[in-house]
Amino acid sequence: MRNEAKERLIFALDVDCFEDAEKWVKLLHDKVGVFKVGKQLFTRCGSDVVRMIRGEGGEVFLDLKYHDIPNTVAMAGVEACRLGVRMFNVHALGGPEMMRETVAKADASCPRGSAERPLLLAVTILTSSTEETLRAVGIDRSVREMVPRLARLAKEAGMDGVVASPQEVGLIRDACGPEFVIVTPGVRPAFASLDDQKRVTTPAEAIAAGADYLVIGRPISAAADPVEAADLILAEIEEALRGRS
Ligand SMILES: O=C(O)c1cc(=O)[nH]c(=O)n1[C@@H]1O[C@H](COP(=O)(O)O)[C@@H](O)[C@H]1O
Repeated sequence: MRNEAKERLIFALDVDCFEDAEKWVKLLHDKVGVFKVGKQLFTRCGSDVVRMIRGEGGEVFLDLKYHDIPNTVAMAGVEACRLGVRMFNVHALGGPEMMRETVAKADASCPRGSAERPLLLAVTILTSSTEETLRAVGIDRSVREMVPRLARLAKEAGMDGVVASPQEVGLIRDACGPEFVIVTPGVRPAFASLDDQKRVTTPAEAIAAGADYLVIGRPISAAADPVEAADLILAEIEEALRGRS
């Protein structure tokens, strides 16, 4: 069960240099299955950091949240496939054509079922957003309406899964079924602060709701003892997995 818990824990490597990234990967490689490389670290270090993580035996979630015209996103997706990442994401708000094209180009360059094929994920509504955020950009529908709607679009376009708040896992499962992958950031153990996250649950609640992977950054990186924090989170995931089986 400990191994399964580890496979489901994604650590957000939100740091600004290669040396810090390497330090975290070495510190957490036996606690964490996947390391998430986002905009800050990738902008600073590029693909070297992906190669470093893979060299240390870790898997990579390339979190660049592509959102552009269909061809541009699809070609970026092909490069993500070539990098050998375990998963990468686009914004579902980029629309069905953008997602379909990304899936088609990935199918051509890295066939489904091959060992190198990454999971193609669509971000629904960011976990830092509220109804007020949606209204500010002209979306009058609720978060609880928008998330399953975007998840359904992603599934119809052939994407493997979504990134969403753990609060919406049930809605997504109802809309997209048990096989659709759900990755949830916005996870806060009882000992951690909310930071800029708005729609959160604890790790146990996220797993109990049916999340496949949990993305966790600051609750580990800002803890006085990050290894202890990771252990507490793993124990919580493990116990919730037992309750699920
Ligand atoms: O795609 C993501 O990973 C993502 C989507 C989302 O809706 N919310 C969200 O927080 N994230 C990422 O998940 C990580 C969460 O980090 P912490 O808030 O420090 O646990 C950050 O690196 C975010 O970029």
